[in-house]
Amino acid sequence: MCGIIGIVSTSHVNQLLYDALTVLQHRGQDAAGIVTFEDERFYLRKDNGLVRDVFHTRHMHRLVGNVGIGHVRYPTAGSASSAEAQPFYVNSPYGITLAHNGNLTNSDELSTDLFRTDLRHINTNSDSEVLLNVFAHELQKLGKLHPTKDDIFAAVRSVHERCRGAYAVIAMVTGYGIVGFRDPNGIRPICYGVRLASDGRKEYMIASESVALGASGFTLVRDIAPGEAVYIETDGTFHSEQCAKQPKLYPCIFEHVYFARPDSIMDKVSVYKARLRMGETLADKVLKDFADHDIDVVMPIPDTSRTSAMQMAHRLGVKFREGFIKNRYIGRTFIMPGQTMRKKSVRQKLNPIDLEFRGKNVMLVDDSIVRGTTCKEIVQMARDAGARKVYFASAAPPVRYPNVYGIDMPSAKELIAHDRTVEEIRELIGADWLLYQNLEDLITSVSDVNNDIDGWECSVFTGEYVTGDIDRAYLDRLDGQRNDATRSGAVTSDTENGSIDMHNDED
Ligand SMILES: O=P(O)(O)OC[C@H]1O[C@H](OP(=O)(O)OP(=O)(O)O)[C@H](O)[C@@H]1O
Ligand SMILES: NC(=O)CC[C@H](N)C(=O)O
Ligand SMILES: [Mg+2]
Repeated sequence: MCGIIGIVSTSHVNQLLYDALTVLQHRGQDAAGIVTFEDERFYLRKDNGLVRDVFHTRHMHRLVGNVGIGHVRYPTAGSASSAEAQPFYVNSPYGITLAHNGNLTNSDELSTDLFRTDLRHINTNSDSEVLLNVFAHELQKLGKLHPTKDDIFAAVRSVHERCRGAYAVIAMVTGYGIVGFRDPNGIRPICYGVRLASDGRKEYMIASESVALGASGFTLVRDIAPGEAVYIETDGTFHSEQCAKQPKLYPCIFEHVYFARPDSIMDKVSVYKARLRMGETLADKVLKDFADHDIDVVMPIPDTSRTSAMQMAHRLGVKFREGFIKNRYIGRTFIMPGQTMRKKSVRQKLNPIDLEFRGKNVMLVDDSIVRGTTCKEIVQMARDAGARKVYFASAAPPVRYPNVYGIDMPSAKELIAHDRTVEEIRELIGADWLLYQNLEDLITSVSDVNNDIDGWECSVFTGEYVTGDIDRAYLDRLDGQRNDATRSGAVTSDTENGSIDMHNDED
């Protein structure tokens, strides 16, 4: 679940891009990159690490220009090598750089076609490099020395015809402008905003989440529609066009459960409000199934579940307490690479306040249970802290199926709820009672404001994939390539081996 940013401004964009990427850091902690453009040259800096570690003052000084794009990465394809940090670059036509959030489901086939038919070389295993080359090839085919907006939109139309899966994209066509587009199912989020420069000219920002706009003084205009492309020329001229034949809006519901920041609005739905409603429906489920419950206190598992837990407590009329304190210097554990690192980080990240547990029946609330890494540790910590009974509630239904659209859950076997009943999961995590949100209730929580939403991409709960191209063979292949065991034997970091890349800049 990466974060992407693009800006067309009337002054240098380096600091704006940097600031916006820090606001989107929760979407990807593994790598970061920025590319800017000035005087027929682009300037690129990307590497593994957090935004604050990748960009030093000496890099920022060299990222000159009024137009640029940026990316924070959470790998869901290829490897974690810094050579796959984004934006990616291709020199022909015009010089194009691209930042992608999502996952292509026909990347292997496209890669073969690009090599055999389009005569293009792909240098990494990243699906995003494939996507860039498809876009570049389709633009090149038009054979124009100076591409018009119609050429840009024609290329996006062809991308939609060739690419499958999830993609929210921002590309920079060197010397011309930036283009943002979204797959025809609108699985991944992308929106744009505007602000006025001191001389009255319009400046634009395209971003994964609206929170990045607000933090930089841009006002949200709207989401980019599924299949739509927006093209902003370097002088600030704005164009948009629908480029898909039959667009439908099926946004990823997991953005609202976990990924997005609560202060974002996605497809007109407030993430914060959605999480409040998830807490209400969870409380209603408690009251319906166990009206005479003996919960003394409701506690969130920081951070993401706080909003739902607070509202659940409120609805139940039970005390809300922060029993676990989060070490603010440890990142999100779920998006860390490798199970060993995730497991170790839960204990480093969360520490119990024993007094809040002693002799109490505690209801611990998390936004979701995926591999079960967090809840297993937390239930034990609550018991060690002296809780009498430990109940556990998940604001999302059981996660039973892999994700193929940009969330790194490639292997069903690694999911604690896969092929298990709720009772079996309860036993495994050691809770006295385990409560999951119903899928209908989750959908109701996110649904009540936008009638344009045709449905939700809920495959991790249902095993139904909205792009219609996912079969057993695909899932088996994905599992084989990306499960934890396979990856723990692979090179996941460049620190030992050193990074070899085409665009290595000096550090
Ligand atoms: O069952 P698991 O595999 O452990 O995954 C689920 C947990 O991971 C996430 O937390 P994370 O620490 O990533 O981020 P947060 O601080 O935003 O809650 C999520 O909020 C759950 O707590
Ligand atoms: N999480 C994402 O959106 C990842 C984008 C792309 N598939 C990558 O692995 O770099
Ligand atoms: Mg969490």
